[in-house]
Amino acid sequence: MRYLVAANWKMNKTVGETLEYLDRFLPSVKDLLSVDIMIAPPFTALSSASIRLDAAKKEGEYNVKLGAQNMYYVEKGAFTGEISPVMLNELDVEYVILGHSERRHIFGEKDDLINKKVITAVETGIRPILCVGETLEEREQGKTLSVVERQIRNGLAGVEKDMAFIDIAYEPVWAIGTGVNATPEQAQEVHRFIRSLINEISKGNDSNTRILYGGSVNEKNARDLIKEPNVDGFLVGTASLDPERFYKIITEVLEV
Ligand SMILES: O=C[C@H](O)COP(=O)(O)O
Repeated sequence: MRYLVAANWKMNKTVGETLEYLDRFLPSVKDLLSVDIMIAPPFTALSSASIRLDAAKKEGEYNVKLGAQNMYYVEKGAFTGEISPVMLNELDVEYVILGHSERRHIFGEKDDLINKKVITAVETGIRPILCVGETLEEREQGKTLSVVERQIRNGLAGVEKDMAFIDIAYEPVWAIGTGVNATPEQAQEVHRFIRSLINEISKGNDSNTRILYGGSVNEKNARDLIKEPNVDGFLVGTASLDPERFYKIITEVLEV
């Protein structure tokens, strides 16, 4: 299984800033093919980023893929403000982040909507990264594993046989954007649980499923986290906004 290091830029960077970032970042990862890299800019920058990546790939080897931060689950229609999988496919978007805690907690997305999006992503060949994770209150009440189990079982209903085409990101809500990451031990405990859960629901058909950790990952804590046996990569927010910091995190993963 190849590790995946993914950047979720959230609502950051204009088109100009995206192109400036890629100009600095891409040379550093040329010919770096042993780890999968994904960048998810805002929707408005996807087209420009796609063109820039395409041009780079004509001049050298890059294992950098584009991701979307969300999508709707139907092809087209009267859904003001939404983006469809067909629109993402046209831009060579290969990953989509679904069920991010900001979608769940700020915009009220529930498991059943997230599940519809996961199903559509799989059907249209866009690899979903299903995000799960508990709030601080849920952790303090000892509900971490039950919350994660519910989010995974509901989120993956109907796509159990396609598990190999799906990645999971464990992102404890209390660790996102706070500067307080889960300890390697805390991450490993939940990742081991997720691994056994997806083994069970996929009946063993999950050999390509990465379990990413997300939540205040940076160039200083990445090495200790990636050493854990069930941590298969990262979903990075804040630290991915700087190309040098994101590259440093990638190099920490390479060294394991
Ligand atoms: O998707 C990324 C996560 O929400 C982590 O964000 P963060 O690295 O800023 O904590």
